[in-house]
Amino acid sequence: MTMVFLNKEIRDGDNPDLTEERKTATFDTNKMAEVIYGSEKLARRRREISQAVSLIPELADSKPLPFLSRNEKILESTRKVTALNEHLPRLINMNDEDEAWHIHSEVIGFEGNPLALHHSLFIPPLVIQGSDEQHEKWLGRAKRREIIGCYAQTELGHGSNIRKLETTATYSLSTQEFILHTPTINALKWWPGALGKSSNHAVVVASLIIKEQNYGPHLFMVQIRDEQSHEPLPGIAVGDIGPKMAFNGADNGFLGFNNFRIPRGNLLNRHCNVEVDGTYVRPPHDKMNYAGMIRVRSRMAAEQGTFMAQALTIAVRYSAVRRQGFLENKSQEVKVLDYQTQQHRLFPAIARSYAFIFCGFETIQKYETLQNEMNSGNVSLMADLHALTSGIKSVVTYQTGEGIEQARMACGGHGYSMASYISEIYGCAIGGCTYEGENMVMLLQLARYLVKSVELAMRGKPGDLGPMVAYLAYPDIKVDLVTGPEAYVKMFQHISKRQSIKATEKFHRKMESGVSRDEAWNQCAVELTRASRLHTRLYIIETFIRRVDSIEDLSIKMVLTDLMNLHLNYELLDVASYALEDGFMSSTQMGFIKNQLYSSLEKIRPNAVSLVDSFQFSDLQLRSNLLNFLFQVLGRRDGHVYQNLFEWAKSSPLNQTEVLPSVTQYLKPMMEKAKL
Ligand SMILES: CCCCC/C=C\C/C=C\C/C=C\C/C=C\C/C=C\C=C\C(=O)SCCNC(=O)CCNC(=O)[C@H](O)C(C)(C)COP(=O)(O)OP(=O)(O)OC[C@H]1O[C@@H](n2cnc3c(N)ncnc32)[C@H](O)[C@@H]1OP(=O)(O)O
Ligand SMILES: Cc1cc2nc3c(=O)[nH]c(=O)nc-3n(C[C@H](O)[C@H](O)[C@H](O)COP(=O)(O)OP(=O)(O)OC[C@H]3O[C@@H](n4cnc5c(N)ncnc54)[C@H](O)[C@@H]3O)c2cc1C
Repeated sequence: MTMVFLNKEIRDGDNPDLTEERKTATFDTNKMAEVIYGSEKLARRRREISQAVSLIPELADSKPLPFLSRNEKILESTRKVTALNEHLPRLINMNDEDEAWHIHSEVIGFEGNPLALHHSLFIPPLVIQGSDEQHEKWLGRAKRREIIGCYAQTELGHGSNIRKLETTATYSLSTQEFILHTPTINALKWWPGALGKSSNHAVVVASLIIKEQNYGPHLFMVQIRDEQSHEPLPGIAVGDIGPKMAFNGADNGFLGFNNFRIPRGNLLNRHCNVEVDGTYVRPPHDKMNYAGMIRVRSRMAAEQGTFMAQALTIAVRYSAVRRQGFLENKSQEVKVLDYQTQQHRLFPAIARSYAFIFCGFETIQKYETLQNEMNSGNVSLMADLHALTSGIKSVVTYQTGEGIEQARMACGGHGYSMASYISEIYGCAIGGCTYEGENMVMLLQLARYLVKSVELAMRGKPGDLGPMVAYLAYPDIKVDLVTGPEAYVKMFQHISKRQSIKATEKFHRKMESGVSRDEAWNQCAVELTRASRLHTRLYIIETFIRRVDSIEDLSIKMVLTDLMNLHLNYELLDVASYALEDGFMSSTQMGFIKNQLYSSLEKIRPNAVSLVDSFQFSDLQLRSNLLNFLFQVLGRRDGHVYQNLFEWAKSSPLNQTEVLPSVTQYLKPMMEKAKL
């Protein structure tokens, strides 16, 4: 058998157009994978895991998922995840979260499964907010999956404004219990993944009430279903919220409490507590209970980067085998990848995928530092990371949505078919603009931080600015873009600084004119969100440059430099109006950026397929694998799309019979009637 991922490995029977692309690559995709995933070992482990999974038939989809009903999807995703759990100890290092994430996304795909939130949103808050005693009680059981959990925060009436959550947890002095209650229909928990039908436990976020005083949102461990019968416990109403835009292999749910009692020890109390006599022990930081959300947001850049990379792998491979129209040679139609418009559609998004993944690994490390500091009582890093991850989460999810949609359009009609798998990736990824904090709301969180930083700079205290915002106090010195990436950074810094200052000054002027602070904020909100986006895009650019600078292998460094230059020019062009406005950028510079961008597209072209091959997604992960399994087919590594598209169509349930009831019951009588 041939190893699936070896660069330039040419397999008999692969589509010759793709083979030709792989031959032109100037670098080794295995080496690039080491850069993407952080080390030789991590990249190799991913290949080994993919290889091992491909040899276990029960881990493959038993049918093409788009042809399944919702119940069948949930059954199928649950079958796969439980089968996977049996194999896991043999396939991955059980303590390695990245390996777990990789294998789950490979086997389960984007449809979700009833355990996805158990690992990503139930166990982490228990780890972060639970005491050692609470870990002793629940963590082992959760890790062994004796119990299944979810994270129940959002309500029907409130998601963004956590302080107004209406579910109450009232401390009863007489029984030393918390009484959970859902006072109105709006207070029903609504959305939590895996809550609807699968979980028997939940980390519930409720407003803590002691002696009629509201202490705000706190986290409670709550058993919601009987461990034997799986029936909801008395006092609990729980169910599924219905089909969604995507992620339909998971059961997002609702949950209501009718004076449901839990012991005092179920308040997750590593950082805060309620004593027996009702004394409240404050956490070291007001927003300590939000720490779990910072964690998830810190992982979103890398996660979304890989989502976009999957759509691009499908679109770029397909664009290399799809031939349509002519350029100079009229005897053979060209690969659509040769069109400049196609390259402009796809290559900047490839660059963003790399940028997001590089940036994502940095933010994950930053979160780990924060977590270690928090464990030793230091919460000083929280505000910075909250601001940073709020911006990153918003920018990457939005741009990932854009990139995936471009990938879909780049596949023409076949991109619109669910055989492309792109709509499923899109549906899941675009949810990221909403979950873990609605994007506008999170951009405004970062804006608070930027406004404060500008105010510090204005008050002549630039020394108090953290490294992330130090540029807000830099003087404006014109730059010559020809000198390279540093000049691009300086140009971007100017743009971002100017927008932050403009938005802050507008905000101040509004208040000085007598408008209240909140109203003034709202009247400046669009400008403020613009400042946040620019600041975040600058940060992403800087992480890209840092990563490329750190690479030693020359062939890899060269192609990544091309990709980085494409990114720099694309990003700067996109925001150029801000710098043209005040004359910081000249129209000559603007022309230079455009020319650089077009020349970057040409440079990337011979490496395009290998740049996406380097992500090393298996055909299973792209739902594009073996003919006899009839999966989605467009991104196959071997490039044989047409015969597989035909197989896919033949497997449609509609084609299992020649004449459908819709014809016999309605169309036929209609036509007969028309003849009379
Ligand atoms: C391993 C197995 C894996 C399996 C994988 C299998 C397959 C994978 C394939 C696909 C899966 C892909 C995706 C998954 C799909 C679905 C997603 C699933 C889950 C989603 C979960 C959720 O959405 S959970 C709910 C999330 N909810 C939110 O994020 C709510 C957003 N709102 C808030 O966070 C807050 O309300 C707020 C921050 C907006 C405002 O809070 P508030 O208390 O009102 O604060 P103020 O605005 O008044 O600000 C006061 C000051 O506090 C500072 N601050 C706020 N937050 C923080 C913080 N976290 N840390 C530090 N400081 C904070 C704020 O800055 C203010 O400071 P200043 O006063 O100084 O300005
Ligand atoms: C796929 C998916 C999975 C989810 N999983 C979970 C889960 O596991 N657990 C869980 O608890 N929750 C979950 N959620 C819920 C999710 O976290 C919330 O939907 C999200 O935080 C947004 O809150 P909202 O629905 O209240 O939106 P809203 O806040 O009502 O947003 C509506 C509009 O109002 C605007 N808006 C709101 N507030 C402001 C403001 N202050 N300033 C300006 N504009 C504002 C928004 O920008 C948006 O345009 C999930 C959601 C989805 C889509």
